[in-house]
Amino acid sequence: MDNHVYMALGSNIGDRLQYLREAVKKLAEHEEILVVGTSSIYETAPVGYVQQNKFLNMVVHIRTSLSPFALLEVTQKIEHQLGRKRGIRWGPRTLDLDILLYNHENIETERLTIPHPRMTERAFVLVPLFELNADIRIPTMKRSIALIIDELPDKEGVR
Ligand SMILES: Nc1nc2nc(S)n(CCO)c2c(=O)[nH]1
Repeated sequence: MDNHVYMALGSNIGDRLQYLREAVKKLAEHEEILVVGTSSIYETAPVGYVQQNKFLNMVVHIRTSLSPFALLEVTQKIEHQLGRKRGIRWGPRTLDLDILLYNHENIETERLTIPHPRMTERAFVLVPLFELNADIRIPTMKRSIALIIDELPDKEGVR
């Protein structure tokens, strides 16, 4: 259980709060995952494909003995169980479960890129992450999270 992982959760369809709660519960129920921290839940303006409902977003800090790819399998299974239909790529979804950081590793493959490639452009990810760990360093970034957030266009949309 000595791998530290930060994950972003988001939902903008149906009972968004229930989807987030169930996703965290399923992570906590996995015998190789320990949920050690959860951020507040933020209502956020949609970024990317803007013709859709507002999201609820949060970040979860877990410790796990799973490898990055084994963890990816678990997250995809939870997304599927909670009804994720892979419709339009940037479209609405019952639940999104993204791996943001896995220790301080850089992983670049077809199936999995860590740190999450778009996390540094997303206040809906960085604001909850900052709440959980203000000092965390993003391997690909030199500046602190606080400085990165300050320059983000969507920072006003995260409450
Ligand atoms: N505010 C907000 N906008 C988003 N656009 C996409 S795509 N997503 C899904 C995350 O990849 C989100 C999201 O979770 N929150």
